[in-house]
Amino acid sequence: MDKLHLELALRETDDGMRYATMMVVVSNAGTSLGALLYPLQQNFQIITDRINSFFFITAAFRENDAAYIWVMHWLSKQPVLQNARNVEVTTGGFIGSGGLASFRTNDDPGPSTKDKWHRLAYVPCLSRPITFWYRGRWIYAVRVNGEKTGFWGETGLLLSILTFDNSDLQMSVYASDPMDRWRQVAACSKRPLQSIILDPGVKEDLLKDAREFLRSREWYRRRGIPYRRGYLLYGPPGTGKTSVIQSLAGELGLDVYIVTLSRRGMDDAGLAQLISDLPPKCVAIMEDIDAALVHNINRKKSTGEKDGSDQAEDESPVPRQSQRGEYERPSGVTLSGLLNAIDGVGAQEGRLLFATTNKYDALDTALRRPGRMDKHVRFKLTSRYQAKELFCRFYEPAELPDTEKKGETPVVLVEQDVNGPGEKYRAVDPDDAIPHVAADLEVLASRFAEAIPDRKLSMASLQGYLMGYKTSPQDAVEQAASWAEREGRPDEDGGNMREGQEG
Ligand SMILES: Nc1ncnc2c1ncn2[C@@H]1O[C@H](COP(=O)(O)OP(=O)(O)OP(=O)(O)O)[C@@H](O)[C@H]1O
Repeated sequence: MDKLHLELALRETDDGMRYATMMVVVSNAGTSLGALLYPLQQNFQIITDRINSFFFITAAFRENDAAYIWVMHWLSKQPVLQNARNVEVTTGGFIGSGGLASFRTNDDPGPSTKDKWHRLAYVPCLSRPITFWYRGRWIYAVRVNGEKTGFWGETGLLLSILTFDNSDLQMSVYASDPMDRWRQVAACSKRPLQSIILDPGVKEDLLKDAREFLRSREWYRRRGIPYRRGYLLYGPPGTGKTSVIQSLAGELGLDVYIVTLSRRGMDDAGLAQLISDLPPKCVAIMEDIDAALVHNINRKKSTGEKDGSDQAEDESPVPRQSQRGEYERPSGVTLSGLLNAIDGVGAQEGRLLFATTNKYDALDTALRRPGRMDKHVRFKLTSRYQAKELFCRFYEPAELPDTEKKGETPVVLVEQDVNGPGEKYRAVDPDDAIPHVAADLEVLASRFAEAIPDRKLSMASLQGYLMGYKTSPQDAVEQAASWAEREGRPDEDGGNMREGQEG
């Protein structure tokens, strides 16, 4: 006789994530019961994702990002890692590489006589989760490989916090899994739009346009126009294209769906499936939409169809219109497949699609045309106005940390001696510290902006530079001109990456 058991199970997947799952166990079940359960199996991942996102806030950090290094540093300080049975020991590989020289976490009291000289750091082993309590919250951390972070091809860290209070949850980020289904990879609090510094009016205009679109469903319906809106953000790397999209999504209260065209295994059918599975209202992002077109040319080269004499043609990634869809990209997505996914019959209504590119002119005109990409926004290298605003925002007076309120001298890790016995610290002159520069901030910011050449450097590089002077804005101003001069110099191969990427 058929038996049906219901069990509540804690499932641990190979990416180390745990899901509380209602399992249906059937023994000797007949075909009809199997058919009954089929939709359940199909929705299993969706259900477990929902349960997971209800109980946990999860943040994903990719290994090449500075934030990964900060979080690993913070993790290595947690007592659980000092006492864990399975840890990876590092002599500071991540400490040295990410500019931790001037980094200090809120909980990091600086050197004590006891731990001043330790130089080994413990970090979680790959795929071996660690769990611990931190300030009354249960934390679950696991280092995972490649696709499990949603950042294809990169190792990363997933950090989940158990919480029943979802008020901090501003938006969820989804990426596709190898089966071309959407999976939630992170839930983040929204990035304030004020933190994105663009020329006046640019982000306000984008926000206004998106808001207007979301209010206009009926308007579109009456005119028979497909209710979709596409935005093409183009310009050099590090100018804020991705950041502004994430910030807009938070502002509009929409979840983010990342479409990675170059993901291994992605093809036209998979892309169409993903696009048609988008929820009715969301922000879909296709980053570096030009990259797939460039791969067409690489493919030809790799098959030996092209030789050195065709160099010029190879370097132009613009496919002729007559060749549309003729070549398959390594990802398996063709241009015609992409065009269909964006506005074919299966394309989801109500979604906002944001595509980014560093090579505007390389895009097929069919991809750029209104109806697919309705609004084109150019992002430029940093203006003096942006440099000044960034400086002000970076050194904005903050709430005094508790230690400083009590009059204790703040201590900052200033350098790490890789050959010596450990880390070196110095006490920060309170007059240098961030909260004390409010009065001079405007003056310093103006001097900083003057030292930065107009439209030559990206905001990302300026931000990276200021990170080196987190607590010393004076020094940041003093050194800015020589740094900008070095930074703007052509690279050894004669090109200038910062200027040469656009169009
Ligand atoms: N306009 C900006 N205002 C504030 N921060 C910025 C701005 N532009 C870039 N940044 C900072 O630089 C980093 C990279 O920015 P982002 O990824 O948004 O650039 P991007 O234009 O999308 O680059 P890419 O084309 O390489 O994807 C982020 O940490 C972001 O905070």
